[in-house]
Amino acid sequence: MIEVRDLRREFTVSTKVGRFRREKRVVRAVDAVGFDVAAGEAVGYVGPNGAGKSTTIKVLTGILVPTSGHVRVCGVEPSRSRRELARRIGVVFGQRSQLWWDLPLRDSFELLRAIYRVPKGDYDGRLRECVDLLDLGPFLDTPVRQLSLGQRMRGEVTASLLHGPELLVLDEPTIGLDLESKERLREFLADLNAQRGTTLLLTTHDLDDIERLCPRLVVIDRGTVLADGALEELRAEVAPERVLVVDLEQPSAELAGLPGVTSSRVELNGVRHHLTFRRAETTAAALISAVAARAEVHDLVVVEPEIDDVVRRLYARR
Ligand SMILES: Nc1ncnc2c1ncn2[C@@H]1O[C@H](COP(=O)(O)OP(=O)(O)OP(=O)(O)O)[C@@H](O)[C@H]1O
Repeated sequence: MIEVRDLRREFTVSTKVGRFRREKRVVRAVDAVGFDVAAGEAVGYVGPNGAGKSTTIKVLTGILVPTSGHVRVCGVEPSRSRRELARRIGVVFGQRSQLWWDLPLRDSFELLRAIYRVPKGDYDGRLRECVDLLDLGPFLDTPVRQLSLGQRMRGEVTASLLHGPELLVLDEPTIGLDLESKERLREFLADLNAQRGTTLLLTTHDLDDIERLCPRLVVIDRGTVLADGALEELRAEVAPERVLVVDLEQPSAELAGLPGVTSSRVELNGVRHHLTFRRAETTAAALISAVAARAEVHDLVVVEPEIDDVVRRLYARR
């Protein structure tokens, strides 16, 4: 669905030097980026501010021409075939609107139907589904400028799906939304991917979006790919430790000498024990058995490193 090889995109910026002179400087926003996305995948494209995420998305959607490299989306070269691509992909920019500000939401959808020449039956079906799942009914006749951010984003996502795209590219889709709106949108996108098989590529600073939606993560920093893989694999690679938290029936001193445990901490007067262990050296099941052989266990939970921590460690590794 997406093929990117050795992608570079540079910008020439002019900066003031002294009082009268300006100097031209080349900024390489994206440098030798490569990744593939297969049909049906849901991939998170993450990185710190200025990493090159939006530039990549703009190249993939044909808005920017690459300086060099090979890019194919749905089999076409985006910057040369913008129109064809527009009919096959949907794009949502969290900070930019594709809706007509002064028109009711419904009229914006009708205009998009005309632009993309979507057959009436297909359009009606898709719109009905989005209205139901995203609960758009109460504000379909409200001018876009009067919508809340959460309502508008639901409208933006609907607008991007009316022509039935194979791929949906989202740049910061949940930015600025409250928790409930974020969750509603994530659920909708997860269903779209699972039920419809629509491929998703999204950039986000909210790693909960990734946890909820994207089994795979491409991490970019300073224009280059730092890591690409399943979230679980990256977790195991950069965060090799997990924590078993056990509550004992009776308080106990520190449980020393448990195999695979690298450090431990005791809380609640000896009732709660936090046991940090390396996944390469022991399993949670073996450790639980070892604890149970020493004391009566009341409750337990295994804590994985947070995704934020995984991504932070990937940046730090650089
Ligand atoms: N039109 C432009 N002209 C000059 N420099 C640009 C332009 N667009 C992006 N850049 C520069 O390219 C780099 C990458 O920017 P980009 O917007 O792709 O990053 P990003 O990962 O999307 O960041 P953020 O998370 O802050 O949106 C930055 O150094 C940015 O200043």
